[in-house]
Amino acid sequence: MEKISVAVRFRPPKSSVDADADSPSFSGGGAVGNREWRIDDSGISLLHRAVPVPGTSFVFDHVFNESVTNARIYGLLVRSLIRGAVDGFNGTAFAYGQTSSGKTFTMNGSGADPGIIPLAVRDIFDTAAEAADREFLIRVSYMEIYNEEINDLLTLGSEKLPIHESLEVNARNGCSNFLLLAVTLCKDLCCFYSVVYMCRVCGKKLLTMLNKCYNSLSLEKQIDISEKQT
Ligand SMILES: Nc1ncnc2c1ncn2[C@@H]1O[C@H](COP(=O)(O)OP(=O)(O)OP(=O)(O)O)[C@@H](O)[C@H]1O
Repeated sequence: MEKISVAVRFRPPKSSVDADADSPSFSGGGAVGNREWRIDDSGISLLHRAVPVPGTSFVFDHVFNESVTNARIYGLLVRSLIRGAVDGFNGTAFAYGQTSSGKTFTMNGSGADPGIIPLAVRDIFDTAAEAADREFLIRVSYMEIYNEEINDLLTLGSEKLPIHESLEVNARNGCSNFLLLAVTLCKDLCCFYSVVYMCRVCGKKLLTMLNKCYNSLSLEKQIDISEKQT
């Protein structure tokens, strides 16, 4: 796999919002008006009355149409990152796009089609369990980038996390002083993730919710706030 891979996922139109005469549809989804996107495995191009519009053809590593499952995206793009991470290589998978474009749908998924995050969590634990000759410390943090500021969603305060950038060799770029949770069991991380999701939906701070959940879920011994990174 290339070091960086860029994929585009087409979302089915929401009839009331997107399917107006000005929104081009895509091939296979039925043309709306005179324009449509033609898509194949690695490219998209805009057609007007079936003729390509100059300057509107774009090539990507992968292009997925609306019928793709999260599991297929995971298998093609993310599984190798997880295997690499277990072997000691850094890896990142992120969804980027305008509001309502399907980032949450892709990352979280649903019960019927779990998204990238639950699939990755399971894979991390399964892969680590297979490596019987090594010990793993699995830790999670949770933060958001909002208006170009980084918020640690595990903390109760509203302190912004500082960002460090340096061109020096071996410099530690990124942010620091965020909380990490050490997790030993896959089911605990799944519980943690459910709580994260609940917090996002309810707009509650995660640590407050986790504290409430520790007793009922008996998580106190398995998940603890282990370290404040400096
Ligand atoms: N591939 C898809 N198939 C079916 N429905 C989808 C798909 N992608 C997104 N949706 C639906 O479109 C709506 C918006 O998607 P989603 O919430 O994932 O967008 P988002 O990019 O996370 O938006 P925001 O940036 O506002 O949080 C949701 O109702 C979601 O279920």
